[in-house]
Order: sequence, then C-alpha cells, then structure tokens
Amino acid sequence: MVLKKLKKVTAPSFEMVPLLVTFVLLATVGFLIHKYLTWHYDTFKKLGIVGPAPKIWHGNFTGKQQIAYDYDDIYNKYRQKHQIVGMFAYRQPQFLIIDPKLAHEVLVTNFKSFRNNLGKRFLYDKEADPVAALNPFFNVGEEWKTIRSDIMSGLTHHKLSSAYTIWKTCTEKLGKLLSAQTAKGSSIIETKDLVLRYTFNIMGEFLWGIETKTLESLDEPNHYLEVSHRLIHQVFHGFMSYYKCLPFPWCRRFANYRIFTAESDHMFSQFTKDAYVLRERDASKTNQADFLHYVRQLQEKKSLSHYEVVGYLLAVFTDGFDTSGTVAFHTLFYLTHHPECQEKLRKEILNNLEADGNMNYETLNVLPYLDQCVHETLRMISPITFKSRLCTESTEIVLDDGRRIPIKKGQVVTIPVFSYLHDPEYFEDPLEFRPERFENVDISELTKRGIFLPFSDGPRMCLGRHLGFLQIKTAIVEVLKNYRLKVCDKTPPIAKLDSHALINGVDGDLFIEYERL
Ligand code: HEM
Repeated sequence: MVLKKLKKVTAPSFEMVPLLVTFVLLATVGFLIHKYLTWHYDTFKKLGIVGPAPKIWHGNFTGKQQIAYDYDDIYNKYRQKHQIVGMFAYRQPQFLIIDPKLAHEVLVTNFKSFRNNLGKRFLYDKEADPVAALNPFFNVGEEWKTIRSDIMSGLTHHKLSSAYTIWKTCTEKLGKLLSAQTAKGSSIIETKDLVLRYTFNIMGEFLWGIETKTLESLDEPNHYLEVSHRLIHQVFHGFMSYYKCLPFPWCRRFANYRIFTAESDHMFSQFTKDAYVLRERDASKTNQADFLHYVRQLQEKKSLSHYEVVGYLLAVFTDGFDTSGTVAFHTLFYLTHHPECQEKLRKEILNNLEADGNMNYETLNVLPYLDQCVHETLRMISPITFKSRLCTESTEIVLDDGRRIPIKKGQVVTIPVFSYLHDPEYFEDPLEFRPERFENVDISELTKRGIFLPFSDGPRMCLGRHLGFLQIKTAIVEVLKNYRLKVCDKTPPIAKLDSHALINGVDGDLFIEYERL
C-alpha cells in the first residue's frame, strides 16, 4: 500500500514530462547565462590585481548615481595602497588607473598602445548616423587624424582672434537681453537657459553665419535650441545604450542607439544649405573670419561632400555648445555662492575694459583671476568626469614595486578624472571653491602630472579648448561687468551632479538674482 502511494508520488506521470523538460531547459539556460555573465570575473585575480567584487549585470556600477560617483567610491577605497585596480563596467572588465602618473603614461607617453577611446564602439551604425560618424571622437586611424587636423586648423588662436567681432556682437545681445529682463522686474533668472542661449547664439553666427534669435527673449521657447537639447540628450542615451547593452551587445540593435537625432541631422543640414545660398546670393554676407568660410575653402580644396561639411560643423557644435555653456554657468554659480571672489573678479574685469566698455581678445586670454576662477570651476565640476581608453597594441604597465601588468589589445583602461580633481592629496580642501589655489600655478605642469585633466591630455586631448575658453570668459565678463549675482530662495545649494545628463553638472534649474550695478 505504502509502496503504491510512493510510486504515485515519485514516478513522473506522462503529463509531467513536458513540465520537467521545461524546468531542466530553463535551469540549463539560467546556468549558461550566469556562466556567460560571470566566467571572466577572475580576470584581475589572475593578474594579482585587487578590486571590488562585481554584481551580475551592473558590475561595479550601482545604477543609482552618476557614474563619476561610482568610479569615485572605488577610487577612494583603494587610493591609499594601490596604483591600479580591476573593476567591471556592467560586464566589461576595466583597469581603473588610481595613480595619475600612470594616467599620463596612458594618454601621452604610451599613446601608441592606447590610441582610441570608446567612441567607435558607441557609434553602433555609421550608415544610420552619418553626421555623428564625422566627429573625431568616434573615429580612429587615419580618418581620425585627418578630421581632427582639419577641424583644429579652423580653431587656432589666430582664427578665433580674427572672428572675435562675432563674440562682441553676441555679448552685446546678451547684455541687451539682461537689461530688458531686469528692467521689467524679473531679476531672478534661470542661468542655465540664459547661458546656453548665449553659447548657441555664438555657434549659429560662427558656424553658419545665421542669427538664431535665441537672445531675443527668455520667455519664448526657441525651436533650434529645443532641437539641440534633444540632440545632446540623445548623445547621452546613445552612450548609455552602449554600456547598458554590454552584457548582451546584440541587444543594441533594439535599443535607442543613435548618437545624433535624425531631426538634428536634418535641421543642421538645412542650416548649412541656407547659409551657402545666402553667401552665394550676397557676397557681402560673407564673414571671412568665421568657421563656415574656413569649411567652404576646405571643401573646395578637398572636394568634401555636403554631409562631410555638415559633419565638421556639427562636430564643433555638439562638442562645443553644451560643454562650454555648462562651464560658464557653473562659474557664475560658484561666484554667486562666493561674493568675495565675485567682487575680486569684477574689479579685475572693470579695470581691464577698453574705452568702449568691451574687453579685447588678448586681455581676455590673460586676465589672471578670471583664468583662476574658470580653472577652479573646471576642477570642481569637470564636464567630463572620466576617460576610457581602448588598448590598441598589447603593452605593460610597470608599477612602482616593479610588477608588470600586461594589458591586452582590446582591453579597456579608465582614468577617473573627477577623482583626481577631488583628491585632497593633490588639491587641499577639494570641496571648497578657491580660485586662488591656481595663482601662479603652471596648469600644464598639473596636466603633465596627470592630476588636472578636464580637457584630457595627449594627441586626443580636447581640440576646442581655446574656443571653449572664449565662450566661457566672454559670458562671465558680460554678466559681471553690469550685474552683482546674488543667492535667492531658488538658488540651489552647492552642487549635486545630475545623473541623467551627458555633461556633468548641477542637478535641476539654476536660478540666480541679478542686481544691476
Ligand atoms: C570647457 C569646455 C570643454 C571641455 C571641458 C572639453 C573636454 C573634452 C574632453 C575631456 C575630451 C576628451 C579627450 C580625450 O578623449 O582624451 C574632449 C574631446 C573633444 N572636444 Fe572638447 N571640451 C570642451 C569644449 C570643446 C569645444 C568648444 C569644442 C569645439 C570644437 C570641443 C571639441 C572636442 C572634440 C572634437 C573632441 C574629440 C577629440 C578627439 O577625439 O580627437 N570641445 N573635450
């Protein structure tokens, strides 16, 4: 009787077989997926490199904060005793460089082994993203070299100083807008929007010779600006889709993988066509000093296609409009919270204006305290918080104790720029905004030591920094020469980083009170 009962329970009935098979199949698939996701977890152990234990899927990212903070948590845990640690960005093993002198090696002295960033991997489909594909950041090899050198030649100090009237005109428009706004009693201004309208306006003039009307009113939404914000947002999503799909890269085709939006490709292509028509119709509309003029000459010399021209123009636009605007409004933000620095800077500015109330190009570039304030802002909130490099030629990193760490072709090395900038060993009281720390300091020396890398370093270093400084400094001069900036109820306290933006920055709106001097 008991046997009979047991038999009933243990022997699978005919109907249970499919259930069991399904169970076994699911368990096998689960086991294989688990194995696939974790089989390489001993990568660093085998090399004798320490690092935090990864979690399935996110690796050592928490998925809850800005990636800069994730890298920073790891950095702080290991900085006392280690020069390099092993970690996982989702499923991807990465060498995290803790010692800045090794960062210099990766970016500069051993560049031949680390020629590429992850740009080429971010760009999933060149055909689907034809304009983004022309940005140096997404390129490698000879193509990268050519595009980079073509763009850089249009942005030299000489070229920018010849085009400086564009900046003068745009700062005048910024001044008028601020006057109109404060005259009607609205002295509390959302400064992110204000400054991005300014950098956008300059880009319109410098790259396409067109007036984008972003500085006509703060109350009116501007279609061009909205398209550009969507573009920058999409660049962020394009990058993130690369990371999020790392566990199963083939998923990328189903993700939101484009880097530029089709809408912005179309709009800027039309800008370019319109600008060409304007110049062909009326030669007096040609500004021989602007970037469009330079690109048109380049097009003739090298027979560039329309899309190549748009690609060059958009490389300058996308990499230059948001980054420099962000640094400019962060500088204003810190100066608002530090009235003593603001007064000191205003004094310097007012003492160096020309008779017509403007500042000339040469003076703008050499004002010491202005320079210190901008560099301190770059240190406090560097728009780019880390740099990853792809090993392009197997090599070794030699540690101080003589150990040789092999890095194989295809492996990724990450430099936590944000962490170096906030390490008290390199910058005393790193959370304090103190521009004077850069007084009589040779920035290039700090860059060489690997501790000051907001523009990175080496052959792939930011190619637009002169243009960036021009945008940032002109905006600050224009605002401070006429207005005292004050904290109001809506001004955010000292920065928390936004976790949903491409360019690192203060979360949310940035209201500041403008008091006419
Ligand atoms: C203050 C503002 C800016 C900051 C903080 C900044 C920062 C950076 C950083 C960190 C890189 C990465 C370099 C690397 O991979 O090692 C970069 C690359 C680049 N930046 Fe900037 N940038 C700024 C403004 C600009 C402007 C105004 C332009 C306009 C032309 C620009 C154009 C580029 C381009 C084209 C690259 C890719 C270079 C390459 O891969 O060869 N940037 N920038």
